Amino acid sequence: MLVLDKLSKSYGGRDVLAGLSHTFRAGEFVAIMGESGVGKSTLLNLIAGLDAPDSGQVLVDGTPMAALDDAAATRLRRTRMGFIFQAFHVLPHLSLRQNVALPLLLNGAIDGRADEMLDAVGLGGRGADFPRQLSGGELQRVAIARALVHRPALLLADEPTGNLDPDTAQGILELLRRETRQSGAGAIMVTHSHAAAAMADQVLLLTRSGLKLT
Ligand SMILES: Nc1ncnc2c1ncn2[C@@H]1O[C@H](COP(=O)(O)OP(=O)(O)OP(=O)(O)O)[C@@H](O)[C@H]1O
Repeated sequence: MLVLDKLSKSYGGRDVLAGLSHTFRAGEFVAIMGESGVGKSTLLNLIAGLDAPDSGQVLVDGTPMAALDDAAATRLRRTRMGFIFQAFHVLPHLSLRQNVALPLLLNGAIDGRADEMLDAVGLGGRGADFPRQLSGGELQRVAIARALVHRPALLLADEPTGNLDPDTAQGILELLRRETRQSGAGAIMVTHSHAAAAMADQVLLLTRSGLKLT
């Protein structure tokens, strides 16, 4: 379970989030929508612990993220979370297979599922290629394979289908659903796409006054 408790964040004196509270139940697939600039990516970054709130706290299974030291926070992210960022953060000097296998290797697991996940995102047989040989949509799919490969308990996805054509996007959304259902994982997906939001258990709208059910 993930609890957001009165989260506030401002940049340069301008409030982006002001006292936002919400509880996400374990295993729930939630879509967050809202107008550009309202703070959706900021919220995901706070949940991921990649940025700190000015006030308020994020609790993961009852533990305040702020109470963890850097090593413990990194361990929590590495073992329990999967990330799909808007900028894909695919490492240029690693092959696609090595990129996808990274969460497994960092967790001391064998990298057996990397090829299976490349296959699942439509990049089977391209494991030895390097990121520079890929299109934007293909890079996004590598990032998706990497986010799922270690079966995280919580998937955080920022516009995971933003660079994909509608058919490929649909296939990827089905993969996200299938993988999270199989492992009982929760997901928080920021999206402008109504097709993407339609497959979530719950769609929330982020506005200046907080998160609301649609
Ligand atoms: N590091 C930063 N420094 C200064 N301002 C920032 C920073 N990060 C975000 N902002 C500002 O905070 C506001 C919210 O940004 P955020 O990226 O969270 O919006 P968003 O809802 O995800 O938008 P979009 O749908 O366009 O991706 C924006 O006005 C943005 O300019």
